Amino acid sequence: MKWSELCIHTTNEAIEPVSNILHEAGASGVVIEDPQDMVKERDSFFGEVYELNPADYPEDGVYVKAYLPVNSFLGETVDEIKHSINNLVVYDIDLGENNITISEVNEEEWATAWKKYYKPVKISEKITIIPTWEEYEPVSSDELIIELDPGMAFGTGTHPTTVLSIQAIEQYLEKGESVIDVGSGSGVLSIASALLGAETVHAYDLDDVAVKSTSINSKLNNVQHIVHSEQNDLLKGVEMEADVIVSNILAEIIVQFTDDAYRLLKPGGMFITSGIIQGKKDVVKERLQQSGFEIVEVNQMEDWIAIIAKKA
Ligand SMILES: C[S@@+](CC[C@H](N)C(=O)[O-])C[C@H]1O[C@@H](n2cnc3c(N)ncnc32)[C@H](O)[C@@H]1O
Repeated sequence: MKWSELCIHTTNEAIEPVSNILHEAGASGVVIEDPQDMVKERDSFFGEVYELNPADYPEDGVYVKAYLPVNSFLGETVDEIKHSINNLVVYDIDLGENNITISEVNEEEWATAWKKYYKPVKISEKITIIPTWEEYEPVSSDELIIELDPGMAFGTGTHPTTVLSIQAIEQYLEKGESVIDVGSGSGVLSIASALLGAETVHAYDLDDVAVKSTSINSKLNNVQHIVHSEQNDLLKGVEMEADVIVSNILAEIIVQFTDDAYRLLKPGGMFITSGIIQGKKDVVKERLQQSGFEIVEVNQMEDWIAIIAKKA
């Protein structure tokens, strides 16, 4: 089968919404080529260190690449993708160059093109994420392994926004507590919460592909008895209380449900928010404070911010 490679030259800020649009358009596997990846330290401890070719990377911004089967709908799908990406400016998202190029690749190239980017990655003190096709031997006995198939729904688990969320869950979640995950995507944060000792996790996503992925990935990681995945718009209509609410979503969306998060958290409960681009940190902080939260910690990785807030 022939595949088309769509390459979008965009900004770090736009990676998540653009990847989401590509997944929704049916792309199988999204690859991000960020020049920052070439300067990151790579620990050979976690498996084979792969070679990165500077010619594959832009000088500024990032390339987001997706693969679509070549069929008679391709032209329309590409037009829809372009239209949805251009629409992101309405949400004040900087699209940078916003150049889209299309090229053809064959099946074999495609299969290896995106899989080679996913290797076991140590995310936090305890958690390592491995792609489903990798063999991996835990390095220590208290290491927790999350197996993910990144091709299925948003989130390879290794994006800075996800890493910041998992690190905060590891720091603030106590064994036996209840968690709500808003915008669960692949389910990675729900699975991490379960492995770190949550008694129950309620995972919500608007996208039914994400709802299914959270269920499938929870089974794959043997936490299906803890993680309950449902379709829901943010926390609308949700009534159950929680000790921890975690959400890795854009700043523009977080500010829409801080009141609901405050309502559902138990006194002393923690709200872990991530997916906030640096420039929007203060807007989210102010909104959290208006809802009654005390800001406990603000963490940064690359251009991304996570804010941890407490219900007094
Ligand atoms: C950035 S992804 C995060 C995925 C995963 N939690 C992670 O950390 O890798 C955001 C997710 O939020 C979901 N989402 C967006 N708007 C939503 C809404 N109004 N209600 C529920 N989920 C929503 C998207 O479908 C997507 O799966």
